[in-house]
Amino acid sequence: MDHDAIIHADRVSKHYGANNAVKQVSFQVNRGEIFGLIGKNGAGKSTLLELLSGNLAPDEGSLRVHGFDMRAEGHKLKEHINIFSQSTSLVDRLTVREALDMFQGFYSRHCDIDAVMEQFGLTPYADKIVRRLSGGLRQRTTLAIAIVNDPALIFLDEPTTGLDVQTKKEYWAILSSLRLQGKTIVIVSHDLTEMQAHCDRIGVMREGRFVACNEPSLLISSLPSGGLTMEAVYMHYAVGEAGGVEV
Ligand SMILES: Nc1ncnc2c1ncn2[C@@H]1O[C@H](COP(=O)(O)OP(=O)(O)OP(=O)(O)O)[C@@H](O)[C@H]1O
Repeated sequence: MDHDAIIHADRVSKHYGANNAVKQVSFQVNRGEIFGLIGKNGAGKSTLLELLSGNLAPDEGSLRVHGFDMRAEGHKLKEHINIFSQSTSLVDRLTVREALDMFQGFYSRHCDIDAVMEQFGLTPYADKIVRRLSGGLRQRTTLAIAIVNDPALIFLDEPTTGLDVQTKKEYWAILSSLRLQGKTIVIVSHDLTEMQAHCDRIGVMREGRFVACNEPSLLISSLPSGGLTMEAVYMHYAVGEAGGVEV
């Protein structure tokens, strides 16, 4: 077991009735990594995020996150993580400061809200209603919400969907700065170009299984057909063109 890893998954499975959404998945995520998950709709990415964040317990296998055994003590993880989800749109009617205050109230671990707003360039908008901000500022607000409890791990499920190119760039710049602060980020996205550019490693899922996991450049160079892009990686591993290869 690698002691620098914050996530250790060993043959983790989860099923919904007869549907095996996650099958025998094994991988590790190191502290301070940006770790990406890609795969087709229904491949099991969101279910895996739910397992990693303690919202679901594994049916089989061993899963340790930030030192906690997720089958027995998943509830203890809550204070140490944060999750981006669409529910953050509930803050639309609040001001930026009220939104951050509200989310901070859900945790006992706190960080300085003024410092967070400064870090995200939100100080001039502290008293503005979130709904009236530009898409980029709203997204920055949701990322600021994701660190109000000073989490060790941040889970992001398709956070940049619908953002324009410049706003996406700003978003990833903030993620990189969080990574430099030692935060671990696990992100699900269908934007392969972004994932290639910004993730330290990417896990590829197909039908609930991990079929590849490596640095983006190594995933690309691993292709037997000599593909040059993440799209080729996706077609080979996630879609299973030419049969794909299981890890
Ligand atoms: N709450 C649930 N109850 C029953 N089946 C579910 C539930 N959530 C997901 N599933 C099923 O589990 C499988 C994996 O779904 P999941 O949402 O994890 O995939 P995904 O890779 O995140 O897909 P997407 O890219 O569409 O979000 C799918 O077959 C899905 O229909």
